[in-house]
Amino acid sequence: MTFLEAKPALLVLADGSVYRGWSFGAAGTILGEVVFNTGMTGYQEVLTDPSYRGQIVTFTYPELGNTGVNPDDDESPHPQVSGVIARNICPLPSNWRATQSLPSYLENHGIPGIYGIDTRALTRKIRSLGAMNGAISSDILDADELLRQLQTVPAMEGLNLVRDVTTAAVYEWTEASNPIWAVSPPAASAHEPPLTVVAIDFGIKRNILRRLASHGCRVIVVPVTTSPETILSYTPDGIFLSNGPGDPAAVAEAPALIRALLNHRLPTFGICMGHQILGLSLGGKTFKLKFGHRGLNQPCGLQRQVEITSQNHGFALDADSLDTSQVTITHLNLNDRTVAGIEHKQLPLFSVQYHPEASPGPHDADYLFQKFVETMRQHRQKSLQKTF
Ligand SMILES: NC(=O)CC[C@H](N)C(=O)O
Repeated sequence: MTFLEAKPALLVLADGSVYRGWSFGAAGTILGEVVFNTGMTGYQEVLTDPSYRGQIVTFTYPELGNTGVNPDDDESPHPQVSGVIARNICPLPSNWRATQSLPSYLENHGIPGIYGIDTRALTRKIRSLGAMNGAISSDILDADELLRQLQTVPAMEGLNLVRDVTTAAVYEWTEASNPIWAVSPPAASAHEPPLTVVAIDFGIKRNILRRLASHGCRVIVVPVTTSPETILSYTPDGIFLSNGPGDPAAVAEAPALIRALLNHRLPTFGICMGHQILGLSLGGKTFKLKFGHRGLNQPCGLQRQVEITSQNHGFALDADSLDTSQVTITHLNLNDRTVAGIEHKQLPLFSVQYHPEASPGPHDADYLFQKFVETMRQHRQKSLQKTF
């Protein structure tokens, strides 16, 4: 692709606003929820994060593609976003790790993009009106027709997208983070036999699996439809609840499964969708945020200590819905004071709305993996003491 060949493309939002730009990636038309991500790096990890399923992502960073793409930075086997909106695109990457340019990668995977868009104006619109459905197209350049097609697209609220991304078959993950990128000393030899974690896959990112493996865990990833009996047959030391796309309240199969597991008092750690589903299983409620939190510099904490975190979510737990005799709020998002972390008062359960695995983003919260490991270690010791 060269820019001389660039074809016109159209972006139409459900409120009727029209933006004209140029096509990159795959040709065609795509409809989805238009959201924005403010990260300055990590476009490939964002594109391949299954939590973005069904969404057209606007990148506020003004140029995408400079470092190309490479197989090691994929968070899942292929891009998951529906479409991409950019201010500018670099078609000729310059990076020792790059194996392909961003436009050709998206083209190969059938993902349409539009560039030449005033992403600052678009982001301000989404901030003031809220995330809304939109269409990008390189073959229908008639805004009214795209607007008509948009009427058929369901709202994100109420959508169960987990079934599209959960693993079809159980698999085991053992690969730790590449030591080149190590953020904390590997603890793999510390636990004998290794701690077994069953990860319930709502759309898991690979870096979560790598961080669990780096902290000494053997991870068994199971589909969301797995029965509690099958999960317990792996004799897990802990349960991990993964990130994932869509509305957490629409994942009808989850709360009964999680409640059945909670009866066994196993250490449980949830990230993002996993955090929301844990909260729902404990009787809480979630709600849709106006425009969500998507970026790499979201401050979270409670008092005196702030973690700068990676985030990607459109829903949050409603603080007032949480039963305070059971649940403590451990972290707030300090931008809007929504719930960012919870812990159970009696059971070894905790979860965060943000992404301690980063990829992309800062590593401030990597200690949570250590905390999970420590909780499992203590639980194992207690169980052994009971046995003897
Ligand atoms: N990253 C995630 O797990 C996102 C959770 C959920 N789909 C949301 O948008 O809030």
